[in-house]
Amino acid sequence: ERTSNPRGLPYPPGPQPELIIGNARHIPSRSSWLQYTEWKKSYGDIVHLEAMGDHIIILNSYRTAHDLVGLRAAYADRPVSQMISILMGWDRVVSSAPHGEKWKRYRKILHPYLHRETISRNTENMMKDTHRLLSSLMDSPDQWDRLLRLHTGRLIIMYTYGHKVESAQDEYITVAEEAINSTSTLVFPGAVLVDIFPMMRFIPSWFPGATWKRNVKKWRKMVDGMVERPFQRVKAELAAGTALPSVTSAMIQDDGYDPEDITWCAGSLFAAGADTTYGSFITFILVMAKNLDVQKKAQAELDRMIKPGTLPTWEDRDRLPYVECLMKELLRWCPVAPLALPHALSGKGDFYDGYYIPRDSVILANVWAISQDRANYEDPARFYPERFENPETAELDPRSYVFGFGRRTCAGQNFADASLFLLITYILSTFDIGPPRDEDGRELALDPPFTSGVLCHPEPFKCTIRPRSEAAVSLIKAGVDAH
Ligand code: HEM
Repeated sequence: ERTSNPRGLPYPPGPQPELIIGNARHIPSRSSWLQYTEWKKSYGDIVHLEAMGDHIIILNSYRTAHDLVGLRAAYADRPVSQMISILMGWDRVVSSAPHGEKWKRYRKILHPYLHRETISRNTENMMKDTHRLLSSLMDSPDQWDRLLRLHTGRLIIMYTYGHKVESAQDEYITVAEEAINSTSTLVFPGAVLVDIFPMMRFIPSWFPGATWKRNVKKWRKMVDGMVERPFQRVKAELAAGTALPSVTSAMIQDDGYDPEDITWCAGSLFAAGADTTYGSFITFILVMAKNLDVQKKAQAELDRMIKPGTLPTWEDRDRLPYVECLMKELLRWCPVAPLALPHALSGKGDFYDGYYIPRDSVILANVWAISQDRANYEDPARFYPERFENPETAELDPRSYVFGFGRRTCAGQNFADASLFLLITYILSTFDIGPPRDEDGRELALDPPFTSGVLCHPEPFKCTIRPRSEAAVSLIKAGVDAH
């Protein structure tokens, strides 16, 4: 450390470490972003923790996150988790691949398919599927949460593999969800013992008490299945001449790519995109049910700008400025990935604001803290799209941080953006969303708990979703007839 920190600068401040275990007991296992944000008051914009020899740096402001993760290339690595990366094999998907040649190649391969222009040219299927969602919502409004989840999976799988998902039991979805669920609680520091004692990975799985290792084997198979089976199906469909256009079929036909690269690039999309997008969808329903004035204002804009009896198209985007502000506020009010994904500092170690940041530190950009920072937003707890309305006084654009920072920013941002725009405009054009009511029609309180693992969004809740009018019913039905 003396060579990498010749001036002997201190680590950034943080809670007092305990003997041997350091700060291990200070790291919350649930909703850790809330505690990290609390620490901003005592320790400031950059906080240091140490647990079992690992350094963790929390960046609690836009400035620190942008300066370090946004601008410095050494922060583009991901922490190596023995369990997740090595044993379960997740290091082969883009979001957890180490910063190296393979990751660069993957991002380059994916780029043309997730580029804004490409997404804009391919909204046709998304529009059809969103229209179809409206009719399912009308038939089973109480199932809205299940329907939104299915919708998310359907959009990504159609785009990635050209496969039409018909139900939540579709193999493309069940296999991927199993693989992801086995992992999602394990992503942040302190989650699993094997990460604290890496030697454990050499214990054979028949060793008494080593059930975790048998689980890992099973989980690894799930991860492999998640990416390999759909790839093989697209290949077979191409050979049979039945493949629908998709990212995977385009990559295969391009001929320049290695099949292994295609398999993992494609598999990365559902893994990174499904739960995050669903999280923003369910948050949308909550904020609409709770903020009827905002809902009415957005509906009024849609009624004014869109021809009666039709639904918006992607091209209408620029004509709906209030919807645009609503989208921004949705991303800000509850950022679905409140700590982005963990980054790691590669190379020698770094200096910032008079502090030393040791190499291999885990770096957490506290997106939650930025979204709730009074320096960035007046009355941050309030859902208030108007804060973005006037270009002269608009507050910090959440798109500059809710998708992460620097080279590792979300690869699917444009896809997420398009699917969210269509969801919001289609639903608000045709439905009224309101709080839940009891049998006598009295309004009930609406304060669902939020998830607390890697992602943050409301847990499913009850609400009312009703077509706005007879004309809306006809418009919804027209979708079923047309597609
Ligand atoms: C509202 C929806 C979404 C949100 C809020 C979101 C947010 C994020 C965040 C915060 C990261 C980590 C960035 C960082 O480490 O600094 C990320 C990474 C990623 N996202 Fe998204 N995402 C969303 C939807 C999607 C979709 C739909 C896709 C794919 C179609 C996708 C693909 C990816 C990929 C591949 C990465 C890994 C990037 C890398 O490590 O190089 N995301 N996303």
